[in-house]
Amino acid sequence: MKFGVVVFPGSNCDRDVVWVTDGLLGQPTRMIWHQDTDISDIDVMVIPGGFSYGDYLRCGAIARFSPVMQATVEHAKQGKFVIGICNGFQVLTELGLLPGALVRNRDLHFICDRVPLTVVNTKTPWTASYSANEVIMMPIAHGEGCYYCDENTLTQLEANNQVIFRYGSTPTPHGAENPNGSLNNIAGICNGQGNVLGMMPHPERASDPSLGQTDGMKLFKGLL
Ligand SMILES: N[C@@H](CCC(=O)O)C(=O)O
Repeated sequence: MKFGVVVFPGSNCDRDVVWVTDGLLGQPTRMIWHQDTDISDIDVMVIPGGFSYGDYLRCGAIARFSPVMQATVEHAKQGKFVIGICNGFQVLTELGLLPGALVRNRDLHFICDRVPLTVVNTKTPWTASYSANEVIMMPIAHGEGCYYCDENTLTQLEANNQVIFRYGSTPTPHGAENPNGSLNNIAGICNGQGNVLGMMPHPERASDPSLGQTDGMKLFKGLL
């Protein structure tokens, strides 16, 4: 499985992902500058966290126009894997590869914390290694992480089991532990086909045992 990790001006989690996919998992991994367009050798495109283009206008609003993102749309259309983590999730919603938007956190503060998540759909290639409704811990770090979409979209996401991770230690959509005000406690969703995943928590920061958290590793391992 070959991983491609996009690098925008302002990305800051790109090397963390490379450390997991290459350093810990030994998978071929290539860093891809945002102006590159040939990604034909890549199986899994990773849009990493950070502050692409300084988060100007809105997080992800400028990055979505990068040449590599147009190539990523084609990659996704072929049914290949795309994952957006944190800023990457924001870019994927701006791009329209995932529905909805990430808006300012409920309390209007940047949140840097470690939170419980429930894996609510394990029937995806991303989450096949987790057990149903498994509660895991992952770091979050964002200012615009409140997931929002219109009512129809929300109904569809729930009906199609496209909600993959929820904040809190219960699979119910309205559990009490919701750090940022996301609708239905949504922390991660996939597209209709299941090959595109976006999530605000950082699995790459919860993969190396030396960091004391490894709940994110199953997500990367599940793809292999
Ligand atoms: N820049 C984004 C996300 C940060 C990250 O990807 O770690 C925000 O503050 O919402």
